[in-house]
Amino acid sequence: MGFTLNLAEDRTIARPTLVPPPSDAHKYSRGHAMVWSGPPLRTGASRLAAQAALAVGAGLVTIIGDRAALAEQAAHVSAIMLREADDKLACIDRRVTALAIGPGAGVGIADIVCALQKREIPMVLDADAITAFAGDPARLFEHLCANDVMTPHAGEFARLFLDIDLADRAAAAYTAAQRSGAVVLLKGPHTHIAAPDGRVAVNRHASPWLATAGSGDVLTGLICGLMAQGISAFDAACMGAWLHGDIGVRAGPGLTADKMMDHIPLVLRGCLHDASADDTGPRT
Ligand SMILES: NC(=O)C1=CN([C@@H]2O[C@H](COP(=O)(O)OP(=O)(O)OC[C@H]3O[C@@H](n4cnc5c(N)ncnc54)[C@H](OP(=O)(O)O)[C@@H]3O)[C@@H](O)[C@H]2O)[C@@H](O)CC1
Ligand SMILES: Nc1ncnc2c1ncn2[C@@H]1O[C@H](COP(=O)(O)OP(=O)(O)O)[C@@H](O)[C@H]1O
Repeated sequence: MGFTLNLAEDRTIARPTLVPPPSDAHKYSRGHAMVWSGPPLRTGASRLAAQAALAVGAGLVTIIGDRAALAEQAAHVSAIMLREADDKLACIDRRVTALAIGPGAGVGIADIVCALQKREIPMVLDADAITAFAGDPARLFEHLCANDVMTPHAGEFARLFLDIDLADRAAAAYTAAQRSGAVVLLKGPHTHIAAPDGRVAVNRHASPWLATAGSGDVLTGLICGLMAQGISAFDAACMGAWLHGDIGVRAGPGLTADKMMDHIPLVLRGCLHDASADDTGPRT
């Protein structure tokens, strides 16, 4: 819906194509993304993800968490909704179309990740949602499917896939996707994405200015926001990586994760099907 993935013959991700929402669109037709909040004093990373999910076009975004965390979130967000998590996770209704968990969540999150997986909503797992399974990756893999995306940096990757050599990152992502049953996006200067069905792609459109705290949390939100709009896990991961890279290319010096949101409208405008007239950005 809206975005189309463009891949070169060598599997390098190119600028996605964006078609505007139909004239009869409403917020629910654009998808509802949910992001799991970190605890008090660690809410920033999840907020970055939620802001990116909204900016990339999810019609609604809700942050879920405990009351104290939400009180902190409320001091920072307006368009993003807040909902208290309950024991049975009834706060996640059937209109939720994608979930993101991990940024700032804390490594005691394993039980919640497993409970969320049972809801069969496409999920993005990042940061602590990966590290939480360092001692028992099989427990995580048992719950994952091809509609889910994991977004490890090299350190997180090594915690789940101790025996996989990172010297060949495309092969590493491929093996990890085969083993886990989920889409694996291995972050780095070049980002490699692999699906359990054997598809692989690489994003080379990026900039070292992206190496800043919270940048990966923004990527998580972009992917979740795309998945919320009905885009498949592999396509959303590929397109999210390119859009994230384009923010880095356009923004350059002084880029911080907070400021990444300000660049998203221009990045999207550059992807519009008929954007050639007002797009001055690079076409990698
Ligand atoms: N604004 C906020 O609130 C922010 C909150 N954040 C939240 O903080 C939490 C911890 O997340 P984290 O990623 O900072 O720490 P952690 O899980 O310990 O892993 C780091 C260790 O892994 C290794 N490593 C190897 N390769 C690596 C690589 N390419 N990139 C990075 N690391 C690499 C390296 O180990 P070394 O090789 O040095 O032994 C390194 O010491 C998490 O919840 C996250 O969401 C952050 O998102 C920032 C913004
Ligand atoms: N040298 C680099 N060149 C291009 N992109 C980079 C570089 N270093 C990091 N990135 C990107 O920045 C993001 C960093 O994510 P991550 O390590 O999870 O940071 P954080 O946990 O602080 O959000 C990833 O998307 C990664 O691909």
